[in-house]
Formats: sequence, C-alpha cells, structure tokens
Amino acid sequence: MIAVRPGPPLTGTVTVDGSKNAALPLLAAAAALGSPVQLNNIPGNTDVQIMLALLQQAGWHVAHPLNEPTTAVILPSESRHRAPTLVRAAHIRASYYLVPSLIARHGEARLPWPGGCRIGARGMELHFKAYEAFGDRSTCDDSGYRVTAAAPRLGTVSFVLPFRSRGATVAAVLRAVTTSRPLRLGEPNLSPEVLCVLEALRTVGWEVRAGEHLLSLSPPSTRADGVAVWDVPGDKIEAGTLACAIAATRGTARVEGVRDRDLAPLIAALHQLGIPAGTEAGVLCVRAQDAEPTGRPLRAIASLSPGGLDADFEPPLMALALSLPGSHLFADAINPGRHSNLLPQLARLGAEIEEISPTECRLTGPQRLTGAGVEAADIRTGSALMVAGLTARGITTLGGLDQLRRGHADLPGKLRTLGADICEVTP
Ligand SMILES: CC(=O)N[C@H]1[C@@H](OP(=O)(O)OP(=O)(O)OC[C@H]2O[C@@H](n3ccc(=O)[nH]c3=O)[C@H](O)[C@@H]2O)O[C@H](CO)[C@@H](O)[C@@H]1O
Ligand SMILES: C=C(OP(=O)(O)O)C(=O)O
Repeated sequence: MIAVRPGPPLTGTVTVDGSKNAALPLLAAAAALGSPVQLNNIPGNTDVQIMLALLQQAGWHVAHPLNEPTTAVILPSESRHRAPTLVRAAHIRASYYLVPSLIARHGEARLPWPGGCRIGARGMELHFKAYEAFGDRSTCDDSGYRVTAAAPRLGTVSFVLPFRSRGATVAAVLRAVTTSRPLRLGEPNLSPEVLCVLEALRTVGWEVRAGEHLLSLSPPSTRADGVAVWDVPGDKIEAGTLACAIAATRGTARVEGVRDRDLAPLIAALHQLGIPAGTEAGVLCVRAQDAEPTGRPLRAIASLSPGGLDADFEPPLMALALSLPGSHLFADAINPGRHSNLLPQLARLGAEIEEISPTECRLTGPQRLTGAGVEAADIRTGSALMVAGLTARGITTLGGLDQLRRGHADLPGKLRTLGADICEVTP
C-alpha cells in the first residue's frame, strides 16, 4: 500500500504518460486497420498491458523497437488460427473495442463480459445495436457475448445513438473501418478519446466530418501504403489529478505533455474555485500558492456532451473541493456506482459529504481531514484519495494499488517528483 503525508506545497515540473483511455481505442483502431501502425507514447499501466497481450493472443504482432518501451508497431500476423478464448478480456472495460477487428479476422468475436472499474451497471447494448446496423448478429449469456459477421454488404450505415456513449461510438467507427463502409452516426460521443481515433483515421485517408449531432465517415478510395504513425495524447485525467494535488497543497507547478484543449473543462472548474491555472503549448501551469479561493459554489456535473466534464475528473476535484471554501455540488449519473466507492472512503478521512441521491452529493469546505486507512475500489477513487491524503493531518494509507495501476503506471512517483511525501509500504 501507499503511505501519504501532508508536506510542503507541490512545486516543480512533471510530465504525464500517454492516456490510458485514448491508448486503448487507438490500439483497437490499429488492429482494425489491418495494416501496420506505429503507436507512440503508449502508457505502461496494466489495462494497456492487458490490451497489448490480448492483441497478441488474437493474432496481431506487437513489436517494441529496441529501448523504446512506449512505442509499439501493431500489425496482423500471417497465421489465421481459430478465434482464441480471450479470458483476460474480462479484466478490462475496453476489451469491447476489439470486437470489430476480431470479427474481421475470425468471422466472429466471442468475449467474456468486459471488466474494468466497478462503478455501477455498465451496459453495452448500444454496441450490439451498432453491430446490428452493419448486419452482424449478436447473442449473449451470463458468461459473455458473441458477435458474428454478416455476409459482406455495401452502402452507408446510418444509426442514431440514444445517448452519447463513447464505447458505442468507437464500436461503430471501428466496424466501419473493418467493413470499409461509410458511416453516418447521429448523436456521437466526441470526447478527446474519440476525436483522437478520428484524427488517426484521417491520417490513413478516411474522410471524417465530426459535427455535434452527426459524425460522417467515408473510406479512403485507395489503400494507404507503409506504416501509419499515430501518437497517444497525454493523459488529461492524470494531468487533472496532478493539478488538483498541486492546488490542494497550495503549490505552484507545471504539468507537461497534455493537449491544451483536453483540459478546458477541468480548468474551468479550477477557475470556478479560484485556482489560477492555464495551458499553453502542452504545458499546464497551476499557480495556487497565492490563490484566493472564491468561495463560489462549484457544480461538477459529469457529462458525455461535447466539451462536457469527463466523469473521471470528478473524484480528484471532489478531493480538492474539500479543502476550499464554498458549498460544492458533484453529480455522476454516467457511472452510478462511483460515489458509493468514493464517499465512504473520504468519510474515513473525516469528510462530511451530504448524499442527495446515489449519484449526487454536496459538501461544504474547507474541511479538516485526518489520515486513516482507505481503499481504492476503482482507479479514480484511488487517485482522489491520494489527493485528499496530501491535505489530511497525519498518515493516510491507501490500499488497492492494483486499481490505481490499472490507469496510471506510477502516479505516486509523479507526485513525488513534485515533492509529495508518498512512499510504498508493505503492510
Ligand atoms: C475505457 C474508457 O474510456 N472508460 C471511460 C468510459 O467508460 P464507458 O466505456 O463505460 O463509457 P460510455 O460512454 O460508453 O458509457 C457511458 C455510460 O453508459 C452506459 N452504457 C454504455 C453503452 C451501452 O451500450 N450501454 C450502457 O448502458 C455505460 O455503462 C456507462 O454507464 O467513459 C466513462 C464516462 O465518460 C469514463 O468514466 C470511463 O473512464
Ligand atoms: C472507469 C475507468 O476505466 P474503465 O472504463 O476502463 O473501467 C477509468 O478510466 O476511470
């Protein structure tokens, strides 16, 4: 487990890893393409390691150039063995991104239900609807699901999502790639993680028009030769978590390696709280040393809409808001089990948070927290508890590191680079 103690305000400069939630669909897009892709800035967290292992098991080569662990070349292998049983697909949520490439390669995708964070019921019926729009058939039982390829068809596939699911948007886009069919997708998810897949497809000749209400894709007229080179964007959530930690300790520090536009909703929330922060040319500067908190209420409502606040920013913002004056509201109806992971753990540190409903809560800051033993039941609960531990009197011990490492190769190390008093201890 990790032991966290309050210390001096965080200072200095740290660089974020590539984003887990962008790397996962980009790896699946590389597999769907069927021609070599070099992917740079791949993070070393365990979810991404599992995805790379799944790709290899399912028939793709994953080659790391010598001394470049964050780069991989993904390309299909020649051998066409039977569809494998991908048992570890049950460990990560994003295993469902592999369905289009598995169907294209093996004629069917047979997978266990996806895993990932236990943050409430996490359906995937919209993915099946997307595949059915392409003519595929899906069946499922308690242990998993199976999607079987339709006989090849031509023509544009049109489909409207009833809500802006990121997973279902990527599913439809990648199925368009593996069938080389034009797609018109209504009410798409246009989060940075989806946009980076669309940008990657543009580099290999796909015509992409991403409007708020309609996403249109048309395949390239000729197949691109050579190796496509794509970059995983820096992890906006890791950067946001570090920003909350810097602000909670009233520090002034720089976080490098993240795209400016990906942080706009987080920076708006920091400004609302009176924390001076901004990005320029991939560098996020947080200047909380002499900040004067506004005392204004923060309304942090997780959203799937374009430009909305990513649900994964909410937990670290909540940990920060506990140290700032004002009555702050948090809501995450996207991940309905998140608050039941996070709130009881913050309560162990002495936080007083009023649950308005299972997905909405209000807290009034500033509150004085006291170190205690806490447990990460999901990635962002883990990172939020580290932020809270930096302001709690005494020692906070955090268990459940396997959860944290699913999303970050070494978040404690990054906080230590900024001067945080964090160490790993063997219980
Ligand atoms: C790997 C990855 O990128 N995970 C992110 C992704 O999760 P996830 O892949 O769950 O995100 P989606 O946008 O697809 O889903 C949003 C919500 O709709 C539900 N849903 C989705 C599809 C469906 O067919 N049926 C259904 O009920 C999901 O269970 C979830 O509760 O977006 C979440 C919300 O922004 C983030 O917190 C997760 O970190
Ligand atoms: C919820 C998350 O991940 P996943 O969807 O992979 O479980 C997350 O990244 O916080």
